[in-house]
Order: sequence, then C-alpha cells, then structure tokens
Amino acid sequence: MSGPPAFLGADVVEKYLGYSTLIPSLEKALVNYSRGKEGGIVQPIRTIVPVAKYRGFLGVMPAYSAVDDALTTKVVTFYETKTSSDIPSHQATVLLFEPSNGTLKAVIDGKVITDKRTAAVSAIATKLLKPSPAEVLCILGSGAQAHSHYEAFTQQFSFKEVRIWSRTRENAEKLAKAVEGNVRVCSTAREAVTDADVIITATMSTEPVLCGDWVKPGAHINALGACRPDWRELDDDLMKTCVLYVDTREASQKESGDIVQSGVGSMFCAVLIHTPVIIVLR
Ligand SMILES: NC(=O)C1=CN([C@@H]2O[C@H](COP(=O)(O)OP(=O)(O)OC[C@H]3O[C@@H](n4cnc5c(N)ncnc54)[C@H](O)[C@@H]3O)[C@@H](O)[C@H]2O)C=CC1
Ligand SMILES: O=C([O-])C1=[NH+]CCC1
Repeated sequence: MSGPPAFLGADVVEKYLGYSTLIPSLEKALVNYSRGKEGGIVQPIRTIVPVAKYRGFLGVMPAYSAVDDALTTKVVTFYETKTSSDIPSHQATVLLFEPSNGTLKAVIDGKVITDKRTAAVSAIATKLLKPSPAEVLCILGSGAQAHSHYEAFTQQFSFKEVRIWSRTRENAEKLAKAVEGNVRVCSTAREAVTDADVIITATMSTEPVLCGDWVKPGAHINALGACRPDWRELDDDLMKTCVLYVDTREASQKESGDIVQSGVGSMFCAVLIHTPVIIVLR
C-alpha cells in the first residue's frame, strides 16, 4: 500500500516553479495540446459550478498527458467580490495521481501555479506575437495576475517603460512599490495604453476596460481576465478589428466573454485570449 500523498505548499511551489523551466515546459504542453490526438494530451473543457449566492465559482480542470505520463486535476475557486483582504479572490489545489493505478501522489498548492502558468502562457504568446520594437509594456489591473505577469515579462523581455493602471490607484501604487524596477502608475487606462506595444488586461471586470481606438495598430494584447461568458475586458471595436489568437478554441468560445459577446474579426493588433491551460508537473 503506497504511503500518504506528498503535500507541496505555496512556498515550495514558489521556490521551485521558475519561469526558466516553466516556459519551455508550457511551450511543449501547448504544442502537444494543439496537436490534438497526436499530442497525447486529454484536457476536456473544464467544469465550472456557479455558486451564485456568493458570486463565486468552482472550477474542475482534469488533464492527462501521455507524453509526460502525468494525470492531474486542478480544482479552483474564484469569487467576484473578496470577503476579506487575507483571502485571495482565487484559490486552487492541484492533485497529481499515479497514472498506472490512480493513487494520489501529491496535493500541490494551485494558486502560485495558476498565477505563474497564466503569466508564462502570456509570455510565450508575446514572444511570438509582439511587435518589434516593443518598448512599452502596460498592465491593466493590480492583482495576483498583474503581479505575476509583471514578474514574468520583466524577466523575459526588456521594456523601456512599464505602466500600470488599476481602478483603485492605491492598489496600483502598492504593486508598483512591491516590484523591482521603475513602474509608472497611470490615472486612466487610456493614458496607460496609449502608444503601448504590449498590453496585458488582468482585471476581473465585467465591462470593457480597453477600447480599440486607444490601441496602437500592431500592439499585442494578452487578455486574460474575462473568463466568464458575461465578463468583458475588451470592447467590440477592439474585438472586431483584431487578429485573435486563443490557446483553446473550444473553451474560449464557451467561456470568454470578450468572444461570446462580441464575435471576432481580423486586422492589425494581435490579441491572445487564454482560458486555462493546466501545467503538467514532472
Ligand atoms: N485566463 C486564465 O487562464 C486566467 C484568468 N484569470 C482571471 O484573471 C483576472 C485577474 O485574476 P487575479 O489577478 O487572480 O484576481 P485579483 O482579485 O487578484 O485581481 C483582480 C484585479 O481586477 C480588478 N478589478 C476587479 N473588478 C474590476 C472592475 N469592475 N473594473 C476594473 N478592474 C477590476 C481589481 O481591482 C484587481 O486589480 C480574473 O478575472 C481571473 O478570473 C485568473 C487566472 C487564470
Ligand atoms: O485557469 C484558472 O485557474 C482560472 N481561470 C479563470 C479563473 C481561474
């Protein structure tokens, strides 16, 4: 009889899950996922259970990778309004199983994984799609995803200027103080995105926070916040004049409010809308 599962807490995940290994692993996982059956990854569209009474959601995200021989499920909860400052809006746990017999091998903190894997996927897309030169980075939002994206993007790229906007200026200033490097806190989203080459929208907004006519043609946008069909970050103008890239066609057409509520088009700037990609732990 195998022993109890290992427990890997947030501090361990934070220590050992670095972008230098995470990004190449995710690049392989994304390629394998995109190859369909040949890629050997089974990752059905996640199940989301609304907890309407509390404006929350429970997400269950199973996956099996034949190439890694890894069987896992992430369980995530996320709430539109925080009940207390010390409980994050998003909490997650990853369960890792022995694929040959189903034994639970590890219980792993999923919050740090979620923060880092989402930023890593945005960085992978940005590496491929950003304009050249790309000198100005703008982040809309100041929460956990904004922070992880800041860390990943300032490690992976060298921007001359980084700007942050948040609906609560104080939170944007807190993030700017918490990170290394110069950050300009902007008073409006429009000020932050004007002439930006790479834009990250990482808010939990249900209405657009980024308008097409603010965006420089050719800019690259990583839009990750609107992961419910009735949430939005990007306005119709932007959605109808962009080249749209998604990591998961089926999931994005079901979950992304920016896609569900607006439809898609094609023009200059590239937008990555990504829904969950589970990382396969080695
Ligand atoms: N695409 C993906 O794979 C993932 C997407 N997400 C989504 O990304 C978003 C950000 O996640 P976290 O940073 O973890 O959340 P968080 O709670 O740490 O931060 C949320 C940010 O959004 C801002 N915000 C909330 N309501 C807003 C509104 N109405 N207008 C403008 N700003 C608003 C908050 O001020 C805060 O800066 C969420 O919508 C989350 O569901 C999170 C994880 C993965
Ligand atoms: O992938 C994920 O864990 C989530 N996507 C949106 C909320 C949480």
